[in-house]
Amino acid sequence: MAEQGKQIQWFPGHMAKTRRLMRESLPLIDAVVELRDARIVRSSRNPEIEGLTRSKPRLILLNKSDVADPQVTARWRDFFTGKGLPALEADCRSGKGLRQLEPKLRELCAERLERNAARGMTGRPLRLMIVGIPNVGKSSLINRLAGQRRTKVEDRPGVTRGRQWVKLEGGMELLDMPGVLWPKFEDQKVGRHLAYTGAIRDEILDQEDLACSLLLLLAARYPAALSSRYRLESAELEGTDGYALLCLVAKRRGMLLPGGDADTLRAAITLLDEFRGGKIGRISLETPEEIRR
Ligand SMILES: Nc1nc2c(ncn2[C@@H]2O[C@H](COP(=O)(O)OP(=O)(O)OP(=O)(O)O)[C@@H](O)[C@H]2O)c(=O)[nH]1
Repeated sequence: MAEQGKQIQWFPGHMAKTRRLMRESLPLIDAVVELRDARIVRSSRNPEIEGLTRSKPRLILLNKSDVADPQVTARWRDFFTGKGLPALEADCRSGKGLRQLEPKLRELCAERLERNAARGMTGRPLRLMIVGIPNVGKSSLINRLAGQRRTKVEDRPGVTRGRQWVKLEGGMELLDMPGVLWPKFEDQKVGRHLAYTGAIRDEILDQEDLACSLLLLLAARYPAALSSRYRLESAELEGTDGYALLCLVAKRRGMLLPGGDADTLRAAITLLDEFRGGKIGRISLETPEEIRR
């Protein structure tokens, strides 16, 4: 039933403008930091970023790693490293993992920094652009790195009016521009994965459909975590459809309608909320091995 749910569509209003801004800004920066959601590394990707930023070194920041499966995140890190792309796990809300960012970026830009030093440009800050799909944690990262001292540095001459630099920790500067690029819905699965994590506004989708398909996914991938959170027997997870699971969740939580039927809408909202908050466990919905297949 969830498989036949509503089509997920997106009407990106400012994509062309963002693309143009990014192209124009690239000559001004040393490196690109691309954020991905560690739980859905594939679906939180905008495939255009690679092409748009090809001329600059790029680092992948696997954000929200506090709510992702640590083993899977480590495999993603190795996957990117194997492709010559440095990757770091981080939790931009608490700041965990971010201490390694500056040294990693300096390593990545070593050649460029040496060239600058040879031209007498020593001590110049490392200039960055941060990009990622909506809700992936860009503002959280910037706020973490800029801390209380978040200040606009200056409007550099020759730079399009309105474009600003923000001073970050450790001699880094960030080009403050809307680096939001929408994800690409290669298929309905990508859309659903974005929806489970809250990257798509809830009004667009049927919450019960979404919860049913998430329950099936969790029953297949993280049965122990699911059973323990909603007091489900392991036998109850087998061969059950998503709606039956949702009814069980509602009943175990005492979410009943006046006539005694399961309040599946309430259960759906609760399930999605608890998944997004990491309350069911540290869960990743995509693995690098699936991409290789
Ligand atoms: N659990 C967890 N939540 C995070 C993390 N980073 C950000 N968030 C949460 O994710 C949500 C979106 O974070 P933002 O920093 O606003 O994301 P953004 O990419 O700037 O979003 P847009 O403004 O839509 O482009 C917020 O509720 C954050 O608190 C993280 O590392 N872990």
